[in-house]
Amino acid sequence: MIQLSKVEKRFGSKENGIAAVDGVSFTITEGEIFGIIGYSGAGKSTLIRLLNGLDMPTSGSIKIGKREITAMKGQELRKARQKISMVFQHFNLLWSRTVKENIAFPLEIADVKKAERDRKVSELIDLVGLAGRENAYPSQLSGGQKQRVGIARALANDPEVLLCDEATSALDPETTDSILELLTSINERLGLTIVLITHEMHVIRKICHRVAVMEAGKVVEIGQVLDVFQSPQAPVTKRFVSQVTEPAGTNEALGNLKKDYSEGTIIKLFFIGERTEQPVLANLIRKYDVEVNIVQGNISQTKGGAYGTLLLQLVGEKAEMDEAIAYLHEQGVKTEVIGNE
Ligand SMILES: Nc1ncnc2c1ncn2[C@@H]1O[C@H](COP(=O)(O)OP(=O)(O)OP(=O)(O)O)[C@@H](O)[C@H]1O
Repeated sequence: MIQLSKVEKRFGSKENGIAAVDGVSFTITEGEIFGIIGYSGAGKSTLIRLLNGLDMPTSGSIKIGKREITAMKGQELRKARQKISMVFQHFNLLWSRTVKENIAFPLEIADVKKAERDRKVSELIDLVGLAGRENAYPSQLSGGQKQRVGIARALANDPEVLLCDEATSALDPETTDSILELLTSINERLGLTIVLITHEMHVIRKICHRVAVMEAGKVVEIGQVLDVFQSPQAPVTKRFVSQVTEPAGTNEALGNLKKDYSEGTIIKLFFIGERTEQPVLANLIRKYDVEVNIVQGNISQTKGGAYGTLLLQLVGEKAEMDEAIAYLHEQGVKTEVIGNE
């Protein structure tokens, strides 16, 4: 659906300039929700501007469907861009227009007749859950409602791709979840390909099928969200994953735990998919002469399934504990010894 090949975008001169996007190649499949995550300055905004044809790469190519947008200009590019829609962090609504006039705006630009415009606008208002607010002005709406207008407007021209640029970063956590649910339902109902950029791993965990992690202009890791959560490879990915898998202050808490649980060994278990439901722990306690204390645990849901971590303190003979840990491995549970070996 979307194919990026060796995309590079440089700013400034060849000697002193910077490659904001540095040799990026990957493919996004039709109907997928694809996340691009990176810290500030990683190159996400530059990449999204290249994806919607607002900017052209220094080298490399981007194909959306059959069209190579990086080979287009003028009228042809403007037409192609109507099928690539964008949702913004700060909504970018027209303040002097009502909800329905904002949604109708791209249809007016595309010269759609009034009757068809009205039909389309009321369909979109229903889709995004804004019935009853048609005649309100943006200043009379909550942040979540403003973003619903932004999403409806982005869908007006039946896009092939919806690009979301930090679409929930200005919203509180509850509103963020409701907007993420709306994006998921749009993806499922319309089969629309959604590409979103974010610096929040929570957003990736909740709605993306796959994720690309960017750092210094490069894609350093790419994969199914559940796989990336289960075994992040790059240091930057590990930092992002720990944002959601480890409660705040975990490192500090671990230091204290090692003191509080000075006996035995502290191990961390990683559960994934169906294994989060198997009675692995009960079997461990039954089979081995090891005392097991649960120190901390959590389970989270991704689109591809559940994953979780559990901190245990094991107390017993070393040989028996080694066998217990080997048993966990046999059950497909990854473990990491984190203290008091
Ligand atoms: N027009 C420009 N001229 C010069 N340098 C630029 C330009 N746009 C971006 N850059 C540089 O390219 C790098 C990537 O910036 P970009 O805005 O794409 O990152 P980002 O991941 O979107 O970060 P943020 O979330 O803070 O916007 C940064 O070092 C930035 O300073």
